[in-house]
This record gives sequence, structure tokens and C-alpha cells, in this order.
Amino acid sequence: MHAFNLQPKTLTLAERLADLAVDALIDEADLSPKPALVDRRGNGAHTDLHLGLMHASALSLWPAFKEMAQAAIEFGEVGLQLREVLGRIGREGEQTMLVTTNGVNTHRGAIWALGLLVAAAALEPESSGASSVTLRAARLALLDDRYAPHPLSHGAQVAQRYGARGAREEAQLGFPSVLQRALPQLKRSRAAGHGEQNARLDALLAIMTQLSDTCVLYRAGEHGLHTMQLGAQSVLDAGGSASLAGRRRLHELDQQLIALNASPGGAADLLAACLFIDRIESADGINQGAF
Ligand SMILES: CC(C)(COP(=O)(O)OP(=O)(O)OC[C@H]1O[C@@H](n2cnc3c(N)ncnc32)[C@H](O[C@H]2O[C@H](COP(=O)(O)OP(=O)(O)OP(=O)(O)O)[C@@H](O)[C@H]2O)[C@@H]1O)[C@@H](O)C(=O)NCCC(=O)NCCS
Ligand SMILES: Nc1ncnc2[nH]cnc12
Repeated sequence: MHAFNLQPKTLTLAERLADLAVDALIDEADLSPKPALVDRRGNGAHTDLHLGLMHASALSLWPAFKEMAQAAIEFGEVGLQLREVLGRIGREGEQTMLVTTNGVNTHRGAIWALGLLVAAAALEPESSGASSVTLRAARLALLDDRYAPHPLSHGAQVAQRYGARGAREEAQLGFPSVLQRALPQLKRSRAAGHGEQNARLDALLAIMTQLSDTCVLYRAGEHGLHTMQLGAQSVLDAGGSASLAGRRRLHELDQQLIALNASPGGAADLLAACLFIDRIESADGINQGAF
């Protein structure tokens, strides 16, 4: 009999998916230099956020992601009952996040996007391709949670003011920013030998070129949104974040967005969603426990 059991613990599917979701959030937070966002260099356009808080917030969400995956495994199919259980767990996760951060909204959009994707991946682990997982997540997002409160959130306010589509619609449409922009850009930049960090920055920029980011709209209006979209496109046109010209444009964009107080928090959440999907897609299948 040994005092310590040195055998590696076999994780359940729900635990592995929760690990991957938290890893994606931490990788997103650490990625630097991100325009106007919290990263290893500093707080971007934020006065109430810092990297340690982003990490603490990400870690606090592990039980919620595990519970969402577990619920999906137990229900076994997309349906209103599962949707409403996910809504309850998501709202409880938001409360845990707020307790951890002392009331600062670090990851509301990420709980939504990753929560749906974790559940979608858990529903059919043998079908973990990006388009299958995002389609199942979209089917969940399209169901109307009868218990969802309808607060006048920042997203709801800019929807009223600008007619903007936000986090809900992004999920209901099957995460087009991830499927059509971030993942292809991530793969292109990797294939061009740009290095993993630059490839991830390019994926974030690809999201920013077209996203109607309700954080940016709320903080900096349509001018802020256009500055974000055009600036991100100009970095990619200049050769992306691995090129010297692209880096210069990225630095300018960072300065411009900070001056406008425009933080692309929605784009950051979708980068985390992209990294999560990239991991489950590239593993040898979720069931094999290859990650
Ligand atoms: C359906 C919900 C997503 C609610 O959506 P709604 O638009 O009504 O709510 P918001 O509170 O505005 O949250 C949406 C968050 O989503 C991110 N986001 C923004 N634009 C997009 C987009 N186009 N596509 C995808 N995601 C997007 C964004 O999150 C990030 O920004 C947060 C900081 O934002 P904000 O609160 O505006 O904070 P600041 O400007 O910094 O505030 P001040 O300093 O000025 O005070 C940050 O947390 C990032 O995460 C938006 O904030 C959904 O949340 C919902 O219904 N949840 C209930 C639970 C549930 O049903 N879950 C289902 C299972 S998972
Ligand atoms: N890195 C980051 N900085 C600011 N807001 C965020 N929301 C999600 N990730 C973020």
C-alpha cells in the first residue's frame, strides 16, 4: 500500500470538456498584444480588469462548464429541457464569476458561447468537427428559455439604439465569426509558419473585421465599431501580426481603440470559442481522452 496514488486520474468526458473550456479562456487572456484588451502587457481599455482577475474568473467557471457537459450527456439530445437547465447553470456561473471578481463582468459572453459549445460537444462526442458542434450549439441557442430574465443589458441597449446583432444571434447563426473567419485564419497563419501566438492574434483580428461587438458599440458607438473593423482588416492586409508592417498597424489600432475606450470583449470571447473548437477538432476524438 503506497501513501500516494501516482496513477494519473482518468477524467470523465465532462471534466475534460471543462478543462478545455477553461484552457481556452486562459489562453485568450494571456495572448498578447491584443488591441485594447486585457493581456500580459496590461489592462487595455479597462480600469476594473487585470490579468489575474481574468484567470481567477476563468478558473471559477470550471464547475459550471462541467455541469453543463454533464447535463448534456444525461439529456442526450437537443431540447427545451436541456436548454433551460443550461440557462440555469449559466446564470449560476455568472453569479460565481461576479463573486470571484467582486462584481466585474469578465466573462458573461464567454459563459454563453463556451457553455453552449461544451454542451454541444458533450451531446455527440464522436461528432466533434467544427461545423457539427456549432450546428448543435445553434440549435440549443434557438430554443427559448422560459426562465431567462430580460434585463436591459448593454447588448440589449445597443440592439435598441443601433439595431445591432449581438451574442445571442452569433450563437443562433452557428458562430459564423468562428467558423467562417477565426478558424480559417488560424489555419492559414499556422500554415504560413507565422507561429502559434501570431496565428491566434490573426484569428482574433479576423473576428474583429466584421463582428458587431456590442461591448464596443456600447462604449464607443458606431465610430468605435468602424475603427475596430477597419483597423483589424488593415493589420491583416499589411501581412498580419507576424509581419513588421502588420505589427505597426496593430500597435496603432491598440492606441486608437484605447483612446476611444473601445474594448472588443465580444471578439475576445469568440477567440476563446475558436480555441476551444480547434482543440476538440484536432484531438483524436473527445472519447479517446487524447487531450
Ligand atoms: C444571451 C446572452 C449572451 C445575453 O446577451 P445580451 O446581449 O443581452 O447581454 P450582454 O450582457 O450585453 O452580454 C453579451 C456579452 O457577449 C459578448 N459579446 C458582445 N458582442 C458579441 C457578439 N457580437 N458576439 C458574441 N459575443 C458578444 C460580450 O462579452 C464580453 O464583454 C463583457 C464585458 O461587456 P460589458 O458588460 O458590456 O462590460 P463593459 O463595457 O466592460 O462594462 P462597463 O465597464 O462599461 O460597466 C465581458 O464579460 C466579455 O465576456 C457581451 O458583454 C447571455 O449572456 C444569456 O442570456 N445568459 C443567460 C444564461 C444562459 O442562458 N446561458 C445559456 C447556456 S450557456
Ligand atoms: N482579454 C479580455 N479583456 C477584456 N475583456 C475581455 N472579455 C473577455 N476577454 C477579455
